[in-house]
Amino acid sequence: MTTETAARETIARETTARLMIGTDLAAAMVERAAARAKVLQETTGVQPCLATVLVGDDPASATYVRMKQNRSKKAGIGSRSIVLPAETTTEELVAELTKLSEDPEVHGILLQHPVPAQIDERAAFEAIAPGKDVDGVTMHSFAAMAFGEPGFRSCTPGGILRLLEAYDVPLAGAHTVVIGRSPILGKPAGMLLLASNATVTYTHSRTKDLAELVRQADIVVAAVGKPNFVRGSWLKPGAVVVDAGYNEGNVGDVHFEEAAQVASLVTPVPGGVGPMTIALLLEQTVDAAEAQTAARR
Ligand SMILES: Nc1nc2c(c(=O)[nH]1)N[C@@H](CN(C=O)c1ccc(C(=O)N[C@@H](CCC(=O)O)C(=O)O)cc1)CN2
Repeated sequence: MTTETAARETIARETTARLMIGTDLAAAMVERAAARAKVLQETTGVQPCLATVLVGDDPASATYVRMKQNRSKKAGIGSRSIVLPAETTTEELVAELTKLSEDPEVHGILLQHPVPAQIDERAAFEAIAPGKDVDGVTMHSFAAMAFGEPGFRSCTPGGILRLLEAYDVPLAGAHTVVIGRSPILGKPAGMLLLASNATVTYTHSRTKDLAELVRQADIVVAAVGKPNFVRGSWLKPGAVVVDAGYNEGNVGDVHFEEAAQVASLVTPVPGGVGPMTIALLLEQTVDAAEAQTAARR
């Protein structure tokens, strides 16, 4: 056994991470959003409305959309459900999103990711009116995130930032390694962290020596879509670990048991980042409804 391995094993036995739990924080966010939705309805007669667009029949995506609709309903937010066949073209999807963008009764639009391979997802996202982009997927929202300006946040990355703030994790100067560069997770997560003055290293499928880079991180954000991908041996002792994975069977991207032995703080799956994603979606739907109602008066 090398000295480094022995040292790691000692650390592993002696260190137990605290959990960064999203459930309660998310419940409080939803409660506040529900109270604001009620006030809007009582004072103006307008009920916030979220349109969800699901293309194809992926069971996991259908489950996430259902969760979003159910939680909207509980928060007093109306929902409009659009389900399109798997063979939908980019043009057909863009036409549907344009129609929703022009519908005054719809305040927020969510296009569930991923869409089938024949669709140009970027073109579809860009068909969402910036003022209704409550899922933070358009280039307009990306610019706001990159510059740290007010605007809609991509829901999982925005939820991650809220979680880090709630647990008093210092971001300025922290070396953050983001694993993954998807348009809904890794890419915007890095942008938000950079806007909070973290030092950000993006890593992805072509990155060399990934474990070595992760070992240098004060904060690790795993958003790669591979169950148990990040191992405890990759982590610097005391690192903060955010698991944004949502793999089949509620398994994260981080090997939780190993990470919990090395990290100082770690998000569980389930109960970590996931609930924050939906809470921020509802909060931003109410933001959008309030802004659109005020603009029409
Ligand atoms: N347009 C978007 N598409 C997708 C997004 C997104 O933010 N915008 N995120 C992911 C998955 N996702 C929402 O769509 C999502 C995944 C998991 C959860 C969640 O709360 N999970 C729970 C466990 C599940 C359960 O309670 O049964 C948890 O982690 O505690 C929320 C949202 C894909 N696409």
